[in-house]
Amino acid sequence: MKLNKEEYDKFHRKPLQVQQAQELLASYGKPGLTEQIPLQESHGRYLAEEVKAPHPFPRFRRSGMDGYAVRSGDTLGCSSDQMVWLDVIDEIPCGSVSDHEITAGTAVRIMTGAQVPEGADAVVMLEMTELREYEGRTQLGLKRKIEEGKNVTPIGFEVQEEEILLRPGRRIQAGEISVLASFGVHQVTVYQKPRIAIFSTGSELLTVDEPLQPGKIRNSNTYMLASQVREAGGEPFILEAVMDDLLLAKAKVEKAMQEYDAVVTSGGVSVGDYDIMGDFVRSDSVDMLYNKIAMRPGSVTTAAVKDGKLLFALSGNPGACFVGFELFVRPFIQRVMGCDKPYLTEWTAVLEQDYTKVNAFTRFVRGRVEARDGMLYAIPAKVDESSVMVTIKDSDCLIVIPPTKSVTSAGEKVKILLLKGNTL
Ligand SMILES: Nc1nc2c(c(=O)[nH]1)N[C@H]1C(S)=C(S)[C@@H](COP(=O)(O)OP(=O)(O)OC[C@H]3O[C@@H](n4cnc5c(N)ncnc54)[C@H](O)[C@@H]3O)O[C@H]1N2
Ligand code: MOO
Ligand SMILES: [Mg+2]
Repeated sequence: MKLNKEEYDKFHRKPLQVQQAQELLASYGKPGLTEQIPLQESHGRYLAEEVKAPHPFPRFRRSGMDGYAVRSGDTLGCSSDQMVWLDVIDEIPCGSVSDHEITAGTAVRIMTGAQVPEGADAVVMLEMTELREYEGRTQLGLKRKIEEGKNVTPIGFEVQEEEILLRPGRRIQAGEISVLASFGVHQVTVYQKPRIAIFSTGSELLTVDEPLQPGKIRNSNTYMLASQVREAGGEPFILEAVMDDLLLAKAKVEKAMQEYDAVVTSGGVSVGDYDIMGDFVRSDSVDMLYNKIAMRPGSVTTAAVKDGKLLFALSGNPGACFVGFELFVRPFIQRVMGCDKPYLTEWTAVLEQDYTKVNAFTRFVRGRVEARDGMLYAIPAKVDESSVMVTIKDSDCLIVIPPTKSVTSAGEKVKILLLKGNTL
């Protein structure tokens, strides 16, 4: 049977390597618009501004102990036989400053975190002191010499004035929040979250709250994708699933591509009679970037562009849909959010058991990573077919099995891509 042009295009797809496809997509995902948000809402966002220290930190000489601020010179030569007695002339709780300058023979009671007064150059711990009342004055007794600088944190010990603390593209987590709070940055300039439209295609799909019907399944990809969008940092918008009807899908996808920063669909990208997303990307509505990737699952993963906006048409098979998102959509979202390392973190691990499937394409096998005796082990999921949904939840990495004609043996080193909590 001779194929007409349309059939030929549908069946003869030119596969791109994963990296080629990622490079192709990279030119579309650039850090987007910025916005100012309150510090307490900035966790997980990416900084769009450089943050410099407006003052040194600490800003004043800080006591590291509850005790007495003294002049170390006054303690020279003191011992248990020959105690030194200093007049206690003031008390400084944390948050207060003393008007008194410490002169020879005097000391000030001070608390942890308080500003060490002028003249003092050391703080002696409370436990190392004695007190007495002497001729109407309170006196501090010391038995041991105190070194200059003891228990005093100098100005700028952590940070010098004008030092660059955080650069654009830095992910804001607890440590960064602490820095921003310390320097009074209560409004943070970050990149806006990309708004990602999600819809599934398939006349077999029911919503999660619908009872099952013959031949139908519940739409799980939409919700899984929304969760992946959120985990990647984007804002998901779940649109109603589309029946396998090209005109309907065309209208919905075109509208969504105008309204959102990117559109992610699942299903209908293979060669079946009702695989309408495959037909859509080959139409004049969009420019197809690719419709085959040399990978499994997800070989039919497709992408197209219109007016600079991306359409990610992922496979309907849940395993392939999940992997397609992690390899292609996630980096896009991360890049738009200002992240300069948008791809999944790659580690090397030892394959725990034989992986027997062979393939001409690279496999991204879901699995678990375990650390034992200083080694990382990659454990493939028991079932990892593209159509299998249930083992996605048990996986924290994708094990990369390059094209091979033979078994990949236990003990071999393999690359793994980290999934959950992938924030390194
Ligand atoms: N003759 C060929 N058949 C197939 C090929 C091929 O090359 N030649 N490729 C296979 C591969 S590989 C995959 S992957 C699938 C891709 O299928 P589609 O992307 O076209 O997706 P659908 O046909 O719409 O659905 C596939 C499967 O996934 C289920 N599905 C779809 N949407 C959802 C959803 N939102 N939630 C849960 N499950 C969903 C759907 O019911 C099907 O079971 O094609 C192979 N076939
Ligand atoms: O290439 Mo399909 O996406 O494996 O299962
Ligand atoms: Mg199909």
